[in-house]
Amino acid sequence: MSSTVAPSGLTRPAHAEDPASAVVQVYDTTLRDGAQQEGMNLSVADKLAIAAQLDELGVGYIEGGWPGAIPKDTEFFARAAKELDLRHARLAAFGSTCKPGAQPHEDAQVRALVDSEAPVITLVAKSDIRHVERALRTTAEENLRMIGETVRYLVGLGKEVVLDAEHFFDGYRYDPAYALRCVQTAFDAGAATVVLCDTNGGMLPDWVSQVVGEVRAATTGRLGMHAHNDSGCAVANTLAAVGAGAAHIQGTINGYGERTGNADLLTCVANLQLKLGHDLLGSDGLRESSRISHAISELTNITPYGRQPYVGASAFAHKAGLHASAIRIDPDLYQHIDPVAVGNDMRMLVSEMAGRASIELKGRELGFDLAGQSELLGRVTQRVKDAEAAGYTYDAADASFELLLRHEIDGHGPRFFEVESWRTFVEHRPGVGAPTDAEATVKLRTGHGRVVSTGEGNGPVNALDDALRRALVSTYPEIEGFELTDYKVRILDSQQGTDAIIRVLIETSDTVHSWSTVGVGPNIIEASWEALTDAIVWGLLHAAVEPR
Ligand SMILES: CC(=O)SCCNC(=O)CCNC(=O)[C@H](O)C(C)(C)COP(=O)(O)OP(=O)(O)OC[C@H]1O[C@@H](n2cnc3c(N)ncnc32)[C@H](O)[C@@H]1OP(=O)(O)O
Ligand SMILES: CC(=O)C(=O)O
Repeated sequence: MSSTVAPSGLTRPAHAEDPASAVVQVYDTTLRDGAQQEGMNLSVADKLAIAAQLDELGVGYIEGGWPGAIPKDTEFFARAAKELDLRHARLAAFGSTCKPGAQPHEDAQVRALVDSEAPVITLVAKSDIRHVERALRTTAEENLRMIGETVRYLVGLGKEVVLDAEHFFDGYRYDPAYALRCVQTAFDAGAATVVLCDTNGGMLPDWVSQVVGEVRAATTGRLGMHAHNDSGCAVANTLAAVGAGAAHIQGTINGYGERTGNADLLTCVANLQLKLGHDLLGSDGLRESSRISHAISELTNITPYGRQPYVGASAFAHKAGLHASAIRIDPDLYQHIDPVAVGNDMRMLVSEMAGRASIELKGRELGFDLAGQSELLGRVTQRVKDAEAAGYTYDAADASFELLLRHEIDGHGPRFFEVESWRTFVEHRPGVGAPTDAEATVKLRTGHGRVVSTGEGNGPVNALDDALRRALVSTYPEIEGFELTDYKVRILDSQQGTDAIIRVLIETSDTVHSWSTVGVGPNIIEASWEALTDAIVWGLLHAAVEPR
């Protein structure tokens, strides 16, 4: 075997295999490092469900937690052995090396790792001499003994051992020779992979490239990268590490993790697979990434981040008219990849920034072929611009836009009912704790005749909603399935105090759809009424109901 001289001056044997050309392993730590995110608290059932999703995605490793330290994680491994039927992934149990002065087989935490029966054990070890001396309060040599003996013990039990070298980059920049000794000690003891961790998350891509390149030249095994996002560079640092020869990446779904999070594994994988030619999940797995990202958001109960690269709801949403006009010719002109590759969709947003091309493409999305209808397109574009200038916002209210478009197409829009009038009043009776009641009356016509209906509620909008539904339900029983799921109010010109313009956005759902409508007016009740009626009309239209 030949030798290489690393820039740090240390001489090491060259690699038996070239990890740069090795297949890059995908190691997910959502259930361990992701769960360290502020506010996240996963039950064992959540963890099992997330593990099943990760396996479906096709990751190579699922780090399930720290058995022996966290009771739920001990239970997770016990149940995973019986309940999970993993097809792609190997389960990894995470824990630390034995304590200073202890033997691995005597160390309760190391025993708990073995008892978890996970085939892969990931050991966190100190590799920054300052942490060894000040946090671990032991000597450089004792830390190397702890690493070497714990790895050797677990390898002897048939485990695949991954060593997470904590604070590696900071440690290497301070004392490269010691950091390298930690890595090589783990390889010499049989570790399959040593993962260089940017634990404090402060590295920059050029620094990572340089350090990984030097470590690769000076040591003999598979290197991995574990990046935190404190400098906003976790994904870039992971790519830089792979570019410099790392062949194992760690990260979390949706970038969950302590402080500012970990490298977002889906973004790393999409970049490596679609741009740099690494086959990590296969095209089938990658196409599942948007769905699985959202499914895991449901399980973690953390609202998905719309602007998340590749898988976010806005990742391929186009608002500017100029973009739409080029996209009409070829979507590739304004998209870095085909969204289908990651299971996402292109969406057109209609707003004051729309041009005729935006309206044409949005129309196509809604099932209308408006190509060549330039007078209609111009009219709709102008109506949208005027309405947005008055306070409407259609990129957050697709359903109201569709009704506007239909109105411009046929001159009236859907005709399920005609409103004659509505009114509402609020009554407060003096007395401590006495409720404030609201009542509303709605008068309208359907094909079945004139209806006058009253409704009650804890506020005027609630009462109006009640009265409107009561007025319509005998003609359109379908509205019983419509549920108002979100209601947002915004004062658009707060300088004017009680005279300000109000915008209301309403989200409504049935068992199939969820749709958003907007209303604008000089008071909250008028704006709400507009958004409420749009919501009912759009719901009836998409429930395939004929006007009765
Ligand atoms: C960089 C990372 O994110 S690594 C993952 C970190 N994750 C967690 O900490 C979550 C789970 N942790 C826990 O449940 C607890 O901290 C436990 C069970 C591990 C330890 O709890 P305690 O025994 O009460 O110790 P405590 O948390 O106060 O301190 C950690 C101890 O581990 C020691 N330690 C830290 N790193 C290592 C290491 N790599 N190898 C061995 N021991 C270590 C510390 O020196 C300290 O020892 P001390 O108790 O003798 O001072
Ligand atoms: C191991 C780990 O989570 C870290 O160093 O950040």
